[in-house]
Amino acid sequence: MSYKITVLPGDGIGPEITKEAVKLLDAVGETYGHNFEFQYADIGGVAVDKQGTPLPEQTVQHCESCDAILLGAVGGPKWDDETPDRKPETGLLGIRKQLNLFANLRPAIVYDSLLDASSLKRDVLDGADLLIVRELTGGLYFGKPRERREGEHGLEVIDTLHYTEAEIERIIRKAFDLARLRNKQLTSVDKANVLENSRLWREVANRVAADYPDVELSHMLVDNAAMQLVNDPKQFDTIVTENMFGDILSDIASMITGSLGMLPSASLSADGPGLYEPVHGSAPDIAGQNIANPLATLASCAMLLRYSLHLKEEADAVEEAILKTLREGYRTGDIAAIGEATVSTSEMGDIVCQQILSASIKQSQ
Ligand SMILES: NC(=O)C1=CN([C@@H]2O[C@H](COP(=O)(O)OP(=O)(O)OC[C@H]3O[C@@H](n4cnc5c(N)ncnc54)[C@H](O)[C@@H]3O)[C@@H](O)[C@H]2O)C=CC1
Ligand SMILES: CC(C)CC(=O)C(=O)O
Ligand SMILES: [Mg+2]
Repeated sequence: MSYKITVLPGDGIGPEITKEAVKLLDAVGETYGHNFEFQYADIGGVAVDKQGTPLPEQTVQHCESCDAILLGAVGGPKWDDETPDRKPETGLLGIRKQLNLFANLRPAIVYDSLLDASSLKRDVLDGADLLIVRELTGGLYFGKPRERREGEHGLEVIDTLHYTEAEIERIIRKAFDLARLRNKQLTSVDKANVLENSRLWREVANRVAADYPDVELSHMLVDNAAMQLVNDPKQFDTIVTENMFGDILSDIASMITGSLGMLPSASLSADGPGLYEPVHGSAPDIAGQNIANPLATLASCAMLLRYSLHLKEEADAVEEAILKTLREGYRTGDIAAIGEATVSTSEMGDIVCQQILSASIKQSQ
């Protein structure tokens, strides 16, 4: 089969990690007889520099006319002083909104061979495997009004936390569907002791729960959830939460895996192409050094194969290749124990590709 993938490398380490992801998809194509056609487009700071906007129209067109989108990361200090409409992050928020990518799936899995990469205790981590389902196109990041204005006592600023009942219901339903495929435990995270938004969120979750009698629903306040994620991550199966809480909680959850460089994501709409990207940002502090961990992006490719292309065997093979690479002891700096040898971004990419290619040679023998 032939598939069209739009690649948005973006800024910072974005180009380095997407390069490894393209290499991996090519290896998958070679092994399983698929043709991946890659079309590259600009987003974020690089698009601001070249085209004067973080989300050029042509980029949107490429994204709308493909089977799946692979994104690196956007942003960096170079664009700190840009106006809001020229901020790199505005491009990312824009493509999420334009493609209606309301469901952001962020799995955090503790690999047995990385138990010592986290500063948390082994018995707390061993076996932890959770999925954060984050609402991605509503809430504080999109609400209007958003403004800075002169008030009676000097400058004042407004960001708006806005959700409709329909937006809440569709993400809650998506999370119940996903929990049903896992261990059938859904924790809805909110701040219902303070926010009216969260009170509606909780009401909707309780109402929708009646349609999923096989899934156990519980509620947790977000401040407690942040603490519980590092204190006892194994209590969680599937978590559903609103946009900003999900953003923050997923970075916290990355610490159980050992590094932010390990967390992949899928952003899905009801029908169109999905967007796949690591949870981390553009890591300007390590950009251009070939030391970033590409595994979050490679694991995002597995999600791309699974959710957008429906290539289950290929997705499983990528996940297996990552697992095997880690079990064989290969580490980028962020997941290496003190004194342990490390590999570069491109070496890690090569090794994972080689696992895919050699597995297929074994199969055909
Ligand atoms: N999806 C996206 O494009 C996102 C973009 N950003 C943007 O990225 C820029 C930098 O933001 P930060 O707050 O520094 O967050 P960040 O996620 O880029 O980096 C946080 C820390 O994690 C490390 N790190 C991140 N990814 C890594 C990897 N693959 N391998 C090894 N280490 C890794 C970085 O070196 C840094 O020390 C900002 O402009 C921010 O707005 C932030 C988050 C998401
Ligand atoms: C850079 C932001 C737009 C978003 C973010 O931090 C994220 O999606 O994880
Ligand atoms: Mg984030």
